[in-house]
Amino acid sequence: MTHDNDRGDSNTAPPLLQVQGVTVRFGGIVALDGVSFDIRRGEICALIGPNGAGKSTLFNCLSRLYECNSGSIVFDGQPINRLPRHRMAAIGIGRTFQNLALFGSMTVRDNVRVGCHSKHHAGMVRNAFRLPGAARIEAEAQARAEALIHFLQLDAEADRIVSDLPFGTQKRVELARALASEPQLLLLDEPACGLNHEELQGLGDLIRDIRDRLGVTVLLVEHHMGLVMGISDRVVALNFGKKIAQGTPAEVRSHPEVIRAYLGAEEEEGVGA
Ligand SMILES: Nc1ncnc2c1ncn2[C@@H]1O[C@H](COP(=O)(O)OP(=O)(O)OP(=O)(O)O)[C@@H](O)[C@H]1O
Repeated sequence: MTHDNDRGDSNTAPPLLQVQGVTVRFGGIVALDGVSFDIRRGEICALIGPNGAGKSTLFNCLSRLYECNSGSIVFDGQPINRLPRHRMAAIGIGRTFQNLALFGSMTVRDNVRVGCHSKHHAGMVRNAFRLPGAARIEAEAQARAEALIHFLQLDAEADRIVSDLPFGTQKRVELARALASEPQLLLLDEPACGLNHEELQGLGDLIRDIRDRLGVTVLLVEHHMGLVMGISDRVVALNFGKKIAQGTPAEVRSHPEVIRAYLGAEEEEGVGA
């Protein structure tokens, strides 16, 4: 399961993700207005901004749920603007959803196994027709699922039905499922949302482990500023669809436009919470 950690050459390697001048309109609303930024391999990058800033819209463009009106998104050297949505796992982009996207009536293990097959679509076809190689692919998928169940500390829950589990545990199942397709880039949509204090403590370490031990680059949308400032290498701030700042957590936290955006929006968390 261990991936090569490529953080060492992050200064010379081309960015893993290049978002270039992305604009998205919904009727008269400009949800994203010429947004550009890069994500380097091996970094944890956070996308922040007050409600309505455009964070989810950008995430949805990255996972091809929304179309960009203009601009381009290049992943690992390949433009993805025209790729079909179902190809995202295969090219190496995985994601979680704010409201979870699990098969609630299935076990933890089966949910993770489904994730293992989302990358190797051909494996499913091979299995269905019992073509050569099916047994090997299935064995690899099972081994990967077990390793991820262990990594996410879900061993005790592996045979339980997902909908019977607490929300925080379901969030770990969703992470395991997203990692099962062996993404290079993992998009985390508000991973802290709905977690209790104890679960929140572990989440930062877990995201760092995903980057450090699995070599997965992470982009997260998150309102919890304690988490964002604690784990991110870089932060990109949006407001009203425009990028207003990017830099280290310390740079972004003290950026006048960021302070203004959050004070203006009267965010409860504030920028330094
Ligand atoms: N499918 C849609 N149809 C119409 N308008 C949309 C749609 N999706 C987003 N918008 C609008 O685009 C703007 C940006 O919304 P978006 O959800 O991307 O913001 P956000 O930063 O994710 O906010 P939040 O933190 O509240 O989730 C908002 O004005 C929103 O109402």
